[in-house]
Amino acid sequence: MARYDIALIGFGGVNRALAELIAARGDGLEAELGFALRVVAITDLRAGSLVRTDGDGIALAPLLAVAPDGLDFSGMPGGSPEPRNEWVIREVPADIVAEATFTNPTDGEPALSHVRWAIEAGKHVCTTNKGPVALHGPALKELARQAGVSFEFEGTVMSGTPVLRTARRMFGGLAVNGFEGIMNGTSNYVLGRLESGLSFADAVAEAQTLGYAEADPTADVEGYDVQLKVMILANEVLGAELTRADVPCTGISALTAEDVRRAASEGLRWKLVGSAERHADGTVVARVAPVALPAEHPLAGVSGPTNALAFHTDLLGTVTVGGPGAGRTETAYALLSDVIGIHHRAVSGTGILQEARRG
Ligand SMILES: NC(=O)C1=CN([C@@H]2O[C@H](COP(=O)(O)OP(=O)(O)OC[C@H]3O[C@@H](n4cnc5c(N)ncnc54)[C@H](OP(=O)(O)O)[C@@H]3O)[C@@H](O)[C@H]2O)C=CC1
Ligand SMILES: N[C@@H](CC=O)C(=O)O
Repeated sequence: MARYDIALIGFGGVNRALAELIAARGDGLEAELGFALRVVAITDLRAGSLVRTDGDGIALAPLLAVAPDGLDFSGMPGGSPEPRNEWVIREVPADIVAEATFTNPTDGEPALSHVRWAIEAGKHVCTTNKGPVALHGPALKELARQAGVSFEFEGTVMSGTPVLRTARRMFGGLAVNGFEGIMNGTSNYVLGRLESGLSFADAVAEAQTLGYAEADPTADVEGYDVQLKVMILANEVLGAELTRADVPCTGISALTAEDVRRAASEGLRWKLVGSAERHADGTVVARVAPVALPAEHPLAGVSGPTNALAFHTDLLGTVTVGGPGAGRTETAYALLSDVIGIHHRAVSGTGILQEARRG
């Protein structure tokens, strides 16, 4: 049985949910997936860092019993009050680094450095962080290729819903010429709550409590989060090389509750839509903007934190993938699916896994 030692960078909603998943389903994962997961390091801005590479690694249940705000690694064996990210990523003997710090839409830091350090140290990386992937994806993929490690980021678009894998692996033989969709759980949730009579501020606060929103929800309501997702998808699926400047972006903050309710009474639903289309000359034109969709539009019925993406293909016409677009557990599943991808590559002998150790 292979065992992968994993280091969690950032211990907020998503990586904590991954730890919960590992703690709750560890034995089941071994039986079902053919590998065990052992958490050997955790770093977090507030809690500090914790490293245990002996025995079963870090005992997760006692950590998870502490409320996030009260977690402090400094008094624990192997603990320190500082996150010590670079040292942990480079020096602690882990097979996989799971990066889930906040998304920075401007330069991708500090996650960009976290991903680079891991690849340079010969470790596989999975991340839900959109910054490094949208802003530096091609360079990081090349770095990972040269280092012989995996760089996985399924959770960066539509959380745990396997939209990137579907587009990459299931669309063989099809030409994808464009896509449009609802790609932000928070804004979609907020628009729905406005329709129900809530204020904008209260609806955003609910989305924060439910774990959908970014650490700074400006990215959700101003559309920057969707802008990054459009870049990731267009670069992955349409072979584009979009920068933020290539994706004009308007969010939902200018919409009032009254606008949304009036539209609903007229049979229209406001949705924040991200899209990209390849033109005949090969250029890719992308945008993010709120649109008042007629009730019969396929995206109009997509509600709450659910997202949906319609891919426009040559042989199948439009293929739509729908599912959760945000959520702690749903996004932790994306990280697990990345680890499964790393494992499959190891056992299928594509040769990019460090030696899988025996538990
Ligand atoms: N939640 C979701 O539904 C989804 C999230 N994502 C992405 O996943 C990532 C994590 O999301 P989520 O868990 O919800 O966010 P959280 O804000 O809950 O967690 C991020 C954690 O990282 C910590 N952190 C910030 N900077 C550092 C640093 N330099 N070193 C160590 N730890 C750091 C934060 O500490 P502190 O709180 O003290 O700042 C916090 O505990 C984000 O990039 C987000 O965009 C992607 C898809 C869906
Ligand atoms: N804040 C984002 C989380 C997932 O990327 C969202 O609401 O969709």
